[in-house]
Amino acid sequence: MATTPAPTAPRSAVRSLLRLWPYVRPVRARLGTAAVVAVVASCTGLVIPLVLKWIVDGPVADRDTGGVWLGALYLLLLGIAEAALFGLRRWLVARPLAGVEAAMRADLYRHLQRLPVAFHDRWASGQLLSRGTTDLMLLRMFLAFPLTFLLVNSVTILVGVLIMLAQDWTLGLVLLAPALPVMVVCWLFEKRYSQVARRAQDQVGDLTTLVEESVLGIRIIKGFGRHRSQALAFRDLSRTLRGTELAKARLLAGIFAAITTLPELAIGAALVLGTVQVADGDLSAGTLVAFLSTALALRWPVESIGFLLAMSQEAATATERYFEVMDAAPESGTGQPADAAAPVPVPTRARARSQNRSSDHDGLRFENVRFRYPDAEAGSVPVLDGVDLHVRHGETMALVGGTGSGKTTLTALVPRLHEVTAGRITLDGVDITAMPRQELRTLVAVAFEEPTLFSAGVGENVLMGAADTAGEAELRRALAVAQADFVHALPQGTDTQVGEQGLSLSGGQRQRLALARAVVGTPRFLVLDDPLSALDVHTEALVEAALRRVLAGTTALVVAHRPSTVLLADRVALLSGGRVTAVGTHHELLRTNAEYAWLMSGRTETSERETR
Ligand SMILES: Nc1ncnc2c1ncn2[C@@H]1O[C@H](COP(=O)(O)OP(=O)(O)OP(=O)(O)O)[C@@H](O)[C@H]1O
Repeated sequence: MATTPAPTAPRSAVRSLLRLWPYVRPVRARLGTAAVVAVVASCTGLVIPLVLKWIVDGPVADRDTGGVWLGALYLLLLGIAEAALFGLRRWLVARPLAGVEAAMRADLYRHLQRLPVAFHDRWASGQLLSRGTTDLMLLRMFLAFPLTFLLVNSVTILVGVLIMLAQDWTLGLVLLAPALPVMVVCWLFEKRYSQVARRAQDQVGDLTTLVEESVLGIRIIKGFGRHRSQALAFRDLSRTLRGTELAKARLLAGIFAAITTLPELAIGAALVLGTVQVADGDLSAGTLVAFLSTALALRWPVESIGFLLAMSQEAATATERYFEVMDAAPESGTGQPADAAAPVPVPTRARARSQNRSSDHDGLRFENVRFRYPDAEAGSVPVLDGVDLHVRHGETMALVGGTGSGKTTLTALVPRLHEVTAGRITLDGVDITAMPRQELRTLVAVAFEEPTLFSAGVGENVLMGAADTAGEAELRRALAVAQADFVHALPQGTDTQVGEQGLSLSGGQRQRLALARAVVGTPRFLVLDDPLSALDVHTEALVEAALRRVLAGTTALVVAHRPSTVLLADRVALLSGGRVTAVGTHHELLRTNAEYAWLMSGRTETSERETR
């Protein structure tokens, strides 16, 4: 079952964030310019106290009204310049950062498509979804604000402190006194916040998974009256998330209190000391005003450090989570190790036929195939162990076996949805691991027991199984073969949109469309996992008749549960105990193999009962 994978070993926030560089590189000029603009804007704000000092010590002391008005005009212009520069910064970063987010999302999606099925078996879909949505949004916000403002605020604080020290170094030192304790608090905060942020983001993923499952499984939930238990599960998860968010808020409140209180105390102390100095005539009133205005102007840059660090930490966690997926190895072109021989070209249909008419290498062969699921417990028995099977060129082989005997697993190995653990599979004599995956998947078409359709038109869904050049003619033929002519009666015919996962269609309709998709590309090899399971007996008979024509022209492996499906095949293979224990015609096996006879008799009785 898909779960939440364990997070990778923690690394420093800076090291995690540095991994964003390839995405930030193309927009570095804009981001750099925006940062410079923000620094200039922020430092413009620091000039205001100096103008105040000039007004107090100059025009105010001299009772020069014209000078006061001039000073006010300077202040107004400085204020406008500061606001305009901050506006320019925002304009500079908005578009490029939306581009960075889009590029990262596109890369994530592309990578997800290329990751092996084993990866998707392991990962919960909500965890992947939350990485592509919430985490990327956190990253964009980090690049827009904390990245710039941690720099801007540091420069502003430095310049402000220098200005204050230049005004009066004793008062300046009083204001600097809280710097060390504030730094220690920030360090402690970062360490704790990183753990809580990771927990919260993983819990968002779990919650997303639950919501997604509930939406997709709404029929089951309603059908079994499970909405109460689902709601309880949701409430528990969202309570846990709420607890984690509250823990985050407590940490934020702590750092905010420390970052606000300590500098305020220092400003208070400086105010008292400064007033005494002014009273003693050691300091001009204008200098004290400038000093305190500068200190007050630095309040925001200092106070905002708390949430800027929090946002940076969340972004570091989001980066880690993003790269946990991006670092997973995708399916390679051939699946061979890097030093393996170059991909072998796939024999053409005609060549395969002429070369292999009487060859032992023709068709589909499983040679001593062993398979264990990658996430199976170490030491557990492999699902398949020593499977030898030869489906001759043009032959249809039915695969029969008890529940859980590994039939679906075996069929998934042919298009390399999973890789064999040992042994090999060949198509017309060519090892499938030596073929480019893309080519392999054009040679082999599959239809699974659970037919998955996409939110697209009926025609588009079917034509997914064919080359891009396929059109109306191929579509009609495939629909006819799969007895899926019902689509012509749909409101917009083959353009009719099927709902998410095709849930607006009946099970049998979906299965027929999946079958049409499997045959539309006239594949050389067909792998069908019990393709008729959801059809009523009458439709099944019609589909069977059509399938018989398709199967005559291909080499096919068909998982069969019912005798009626078995009868479509030339021969039958019995899968038992992880290997093929018998191969023969249906009637031969019925006579000679007790297990097969038992499997078929049970099903005959069941199907007869069902028919009655
Ligand atoms: N992704 C997976 N990870 C681990 N084990 C798996 C996975 N998928 C299937 N299995 C296990 O592999 C075994 C074979 O499953 P498989 O689905 O191939 O059987 P089957 O013969 O097709 O069964 P059925 O007739 O019920 O469809 C089962 O024991 C199953 O639990």
